[in-house]
Amino acid sequence: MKDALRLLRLMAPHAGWMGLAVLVSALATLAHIALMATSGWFIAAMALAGAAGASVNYFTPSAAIRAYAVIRTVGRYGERIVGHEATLKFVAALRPWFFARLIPLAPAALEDQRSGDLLARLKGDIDRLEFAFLRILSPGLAAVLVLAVGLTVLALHDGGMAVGIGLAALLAGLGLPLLVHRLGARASREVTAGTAQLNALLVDHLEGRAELDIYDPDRRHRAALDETSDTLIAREHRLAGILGFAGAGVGLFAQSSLVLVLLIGAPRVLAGTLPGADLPMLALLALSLFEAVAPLPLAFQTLPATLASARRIFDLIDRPPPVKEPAAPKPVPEAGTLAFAHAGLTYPGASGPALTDIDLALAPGRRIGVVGSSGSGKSSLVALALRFRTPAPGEVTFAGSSIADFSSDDLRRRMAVLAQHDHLFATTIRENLLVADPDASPEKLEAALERAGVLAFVAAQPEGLDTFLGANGAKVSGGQARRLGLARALLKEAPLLILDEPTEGLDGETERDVLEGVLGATRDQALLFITHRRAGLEAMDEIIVMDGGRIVARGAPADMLAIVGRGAIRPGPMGPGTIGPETISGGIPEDTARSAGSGQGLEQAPP
Ligand SMILES: Nc1ncnc2c1ncn2[C@@H]1O[C@H](COP(=O)(O)OP(=O)(O)OP(=O)(O)O)[C@@H](O)[C@H]1O
Repeated sequence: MKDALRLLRLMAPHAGWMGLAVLVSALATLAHIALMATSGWFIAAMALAGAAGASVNYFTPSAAIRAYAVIRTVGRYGERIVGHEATLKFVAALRPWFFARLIPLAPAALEDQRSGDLLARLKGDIDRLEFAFLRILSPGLAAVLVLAVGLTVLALHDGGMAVGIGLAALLAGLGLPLLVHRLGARASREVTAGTAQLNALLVDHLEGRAELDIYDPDRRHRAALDETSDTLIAREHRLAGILGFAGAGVGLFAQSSLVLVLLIGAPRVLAGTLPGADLPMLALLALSLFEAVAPLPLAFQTLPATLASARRIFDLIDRPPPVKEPAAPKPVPEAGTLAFAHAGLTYPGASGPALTDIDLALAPGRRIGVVGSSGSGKSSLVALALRFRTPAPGEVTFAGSSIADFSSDDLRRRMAVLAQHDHLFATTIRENLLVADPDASPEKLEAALERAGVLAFVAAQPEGLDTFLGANGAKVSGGQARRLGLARALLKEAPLLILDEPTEGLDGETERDVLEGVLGATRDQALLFITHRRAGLEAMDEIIVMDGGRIVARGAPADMLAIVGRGAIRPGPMGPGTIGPETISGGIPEDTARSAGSGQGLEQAPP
């Protein structure tokens, strides 16, 4: 009920158009009923007059019949035009309304969504809401109007007839739909859930094709997909069966009403209390009244699925945004120090904090290298810097102001980022680069590619910058994709550059070339350089070692790398083999951590 009211409130701004659509629809149906009734009366009156040899004015009724026919035709056309106009106006507001609420949730509050399920909400659920007016509200309200007028006309001729037909209409227009609702509500809701599940499975199936080919030769995933599809078809089959039964029920009530009118009216005609020509008129009026209630079983059947869709949409957008945008955002200074002050972060549902007591100052032009074992909190630092998450406790500031005082979009204008899972769009290399700088000239694009060490590869492609990358960069190697992402980050020329493992997947020689290009080109930018590897660290102003979400050591590269060289950084989960001249995968011993915590730096670390 709460969801239905909320849905109605969403429709409220379009009440004018919707009201007009209902009126036009009711008018078209009433014109149809009047046409049938008048035709019945006219034919009978002519026959009776002919039999009696009396003369009758046939001009007025035949003109009325023509008028009703024209009104019915124009009305049906108008009903569609106005009904769709009302729906389109609702849709035009509904989609932006949904997106405006979805965007602040991305990415942090949507992480638990399967991409196919999100797609189902964006498409299927919103589509169902769009038709809530045309399929449910409009037929319901129009039926009430038509029945009110039709039953009044019947009552003027015969009260008992009106009561009998009213009861039949109530059973057909409310009883049957309620029965349909009761029998099919579960299946209807399951269709909504099943469609979403099928979408999610299908997207997973397509995205994970290669893995399934390798690990699932027995096609278990495919079998689950087929089973979900079969269940969905079975539910839809059941709903179609129930609807067919309801349609037949409405027909039965309509025909019974005709018989009822004849049973009540015929004795009155014989008794001379009802004109003979009125009987077929009333019979056809009663029969055609049921045209107004015929769409109601479908409306009631669609209702649970529509409300389930509304619930899914509301559930999603009612999630608290992971960050709150300020009501009056401050302008973001062109440059400044990005500072973490005692910043902590605990992910929702996590057993402990991912970051604790982080103090860090990235001044303009300064370069900080961040190393640490897997899961030590390096990428979580980036999430805080980008304001995808809010620190608690502590704060992150830029140029002296809390970043919570800035609009997130404005803040991110000052940052270029190569994320750990950088996304390449399913389009050309050029379009992927232009995301960072839509006005970049081809020369500028080439310069960025050159610095990222991938220009030779792009130039060797027959279509150069217009080479299509496929979904998630499927048509290039992992290392090439990484460097294309890096080129995009370099293109932005923001004062703050964050690189999360930029050389992941590159061989040693390529890594050195790429880092040389990148570090040479970013001399004026503040750089936060997250890495598992030694390469490039010697060019940093400071190196920070993280472990268990804390900064456990920090110092100049010479000191830090010497400690790494002495083996003071202990092995990570991959074992001793991961320590070497190229990789850093571990934290540091507790006593080293203590010395870092005491602010005395690495000099205190044991040999
Ligand atoms: N979205 C999330 N929700 C819940 N927990 C998360 C989320 N992202 C990261 N974590 C957890 O927070 C901790 C720090 O993760 P983070 O990704 O920051 O580590 P990392 O140092 O970047 O690791 P890696 O080197 O493997 O990329 C880990 O324990 C991780 O499981």
